[in-house]
Amino acid sequence: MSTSITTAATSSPTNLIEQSKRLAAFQSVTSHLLPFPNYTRIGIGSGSTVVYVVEAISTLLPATTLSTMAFYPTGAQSEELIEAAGFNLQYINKLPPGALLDVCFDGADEVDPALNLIKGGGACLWQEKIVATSSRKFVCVADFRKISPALGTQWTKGIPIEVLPLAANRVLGELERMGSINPKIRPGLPGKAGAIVTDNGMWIVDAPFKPLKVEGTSDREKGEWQVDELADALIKIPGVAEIGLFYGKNGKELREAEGGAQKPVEAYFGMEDGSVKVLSA
Ligand SMILES: O=C(CO)[C@H](O)[C@H](O)COP(=O)(O)O
Repeated sequence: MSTSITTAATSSPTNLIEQSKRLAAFQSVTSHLLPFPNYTRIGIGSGSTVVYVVEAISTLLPATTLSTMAFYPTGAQSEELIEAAGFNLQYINKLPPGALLDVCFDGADEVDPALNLIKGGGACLWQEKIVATSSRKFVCVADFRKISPALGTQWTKGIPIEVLPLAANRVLGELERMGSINPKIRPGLPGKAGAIVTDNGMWIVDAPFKPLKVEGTSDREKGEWQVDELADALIKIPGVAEIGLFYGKNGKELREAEGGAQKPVEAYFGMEDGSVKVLSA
């Protein structure tokens, strides 16, 4: 289902893309936090779009509501963001067994019509997946560039895969055998030698594949995959810690009460014309 909401551009950023991210962030927070002031545990993802989610929470929620809330980061960047906003910072490893976050907001690198996602452009995918699946609801916030007919169409750098460093070359070989086109270990800072190291001490391999089908036939001999098939195969490669495909059942199918969904219940996209497009599970 898709709806389009027109929102007055209240934002200060002059750049169209930044403005779109901010519009989507304000709309998502309005729809998922304002009607539910009883929510107490909020997951905060990583990347440039969640900066506006935190701004929206700061701006839109009354101080009395904010004082009852705890915020759970998905890595060092979002930890700093939560602290800088003056929010109550908590950690997912302290969440009691069986407890869930009420909602988690996070960005994405690419979103297909079934709300499968590519994430990990910022190398935070592992903690992002843990926080999303520890939430009753995962809400994706993005700009218009992330809308895609098939994963791998817009985000052509490849599927980010978090790997144990000593297994990286072995994983690269396995990916090539599966039809990935020139998979690579992601380098660290420009001008510096060595691979990027994640918050978990791992490396990232970026594995481009032909655009991934949501359903229908696929021919693996030609390197064609369906999202779920590829994800199931990638996660089984020894040395792979986590993959940047968020796939499977959505929150509505899995029941909000139980959490566990990698896919969002809704994705908000700030559009070029100042509207916000919402894709629902
Ligand atoms: O998955 C991520 C980081 O690992 C981010 O959510 C994704 O890269 C989107 O980032 P941005 O909001 O900056 O476009």
